Amino acid sequence: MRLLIANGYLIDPSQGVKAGRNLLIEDGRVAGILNYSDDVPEGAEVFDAAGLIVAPGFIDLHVHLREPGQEYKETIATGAAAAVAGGWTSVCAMPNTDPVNDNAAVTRFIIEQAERAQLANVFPIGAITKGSRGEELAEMGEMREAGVVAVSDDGRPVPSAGMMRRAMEYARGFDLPVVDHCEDRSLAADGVMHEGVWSLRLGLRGIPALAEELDAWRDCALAELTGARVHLAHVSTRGAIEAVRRAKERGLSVTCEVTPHHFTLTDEAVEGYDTNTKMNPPLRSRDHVQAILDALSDGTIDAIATDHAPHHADEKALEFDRAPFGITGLETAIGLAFDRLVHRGIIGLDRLVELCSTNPARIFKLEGRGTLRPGAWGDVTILDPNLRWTFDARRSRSKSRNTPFDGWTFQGAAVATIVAGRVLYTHPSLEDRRRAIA
Ligand SMILES: NC(=O)N[C@@H](CC(=O)O)C(=O)O
Repeated sequence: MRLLIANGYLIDPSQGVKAGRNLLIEDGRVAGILNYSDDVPEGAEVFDAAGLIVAPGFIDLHVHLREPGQEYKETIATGAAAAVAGGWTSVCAMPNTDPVNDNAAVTRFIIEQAERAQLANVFPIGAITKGSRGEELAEMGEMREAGVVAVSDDGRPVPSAGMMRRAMEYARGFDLPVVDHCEDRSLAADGVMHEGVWSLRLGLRGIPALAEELDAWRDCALAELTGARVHLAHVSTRGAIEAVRRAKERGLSVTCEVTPHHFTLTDEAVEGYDTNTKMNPPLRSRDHVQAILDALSDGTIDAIATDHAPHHADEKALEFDRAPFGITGLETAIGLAFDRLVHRGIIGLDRLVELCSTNPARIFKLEGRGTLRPGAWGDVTILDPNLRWTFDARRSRSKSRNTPFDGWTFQGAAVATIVAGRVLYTHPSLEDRRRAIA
């Protein structure tokens, strides 16, 4: 099986490639980077990428696929379909399923379901503590053997510093990164949105920025104490970013991700009490969003991750106070990244690829991903920076529709998604770009 992605502009920060080149994939792996003038290899199918950017496959470090246990919200297959439709060749699945992925049997089940779906690669993340209850460490070694790439109690913080210290020491022994959902629950209490002027005006209980920042500082200090690899999930505040910036200056193994909704929206979006603006961490005030944009541009933020969190329409149709936290994000992330970051001059195209592919692969040590080096997996995301398109949530591949971005128009999109040399998604604008060569 041979696929030649021809006439595109290759951007691969892992090897400093930024040039018009052809990419050859053979039997699922990158076979080489060729010049436009080189002969088309015999028997290759040609994908014409003229005018498009060809990048190593995008990797989302943070999704909730809900299977096992909440298949009415999403399954591994529907989540992986939404992933490829959004330009993601790989997704990393958080363990807050039912049962929680805190043992090898659940890990293996997730991997088997993903293999059956034959869509995006799914890398499971195991729980830090049993049942993510924060009381007793989970069997990280067994889960690692079964295929987890990181550990996290995401959805919940690890409440005590002592437990987090032991978790980091334990995870370090297995070379697993610890991904923390930073939220001091004694401060967040039963808040439902960011604490500030808007929570006051809307009469909703607030979650102070400090709830995230305290845990972020704690985790950075513990990273120094334990030498563990620490990754902060969905950072949303100026203080959390400052903690990461300081940790990096000190040479610690600390990384962080940001979600598209946190770099796009402010807490003002909650004004209409739309429960699709309710997520954890909450949408923050303008000053925090500015800190995120600065950190995206100066390199403090390592990755863009969606925190795709599907919920059923009936659950989101409750009062703001009672609706669950979370929004879907796989199919709108790249549109938002182009529109809000690239076209506004906050990041360049190579930085976009770094944030969505090179760095995620490095942070979770995903072998043969995030690069187009010969021998790497033939996972490719093709981008059209200028395509204008409108997101219609009714046509989403996800089982859920809980997004604040329904009906939004974007400039820029992921227009084709290729996993191990198989073209799994092409935008309708590209349908005539593929031809077989005898
Ligand atoms: N991010 C969210 O708003 N929701 C997540 C869990 C969580 O992190 O609260 C979910 O699983 O629904």
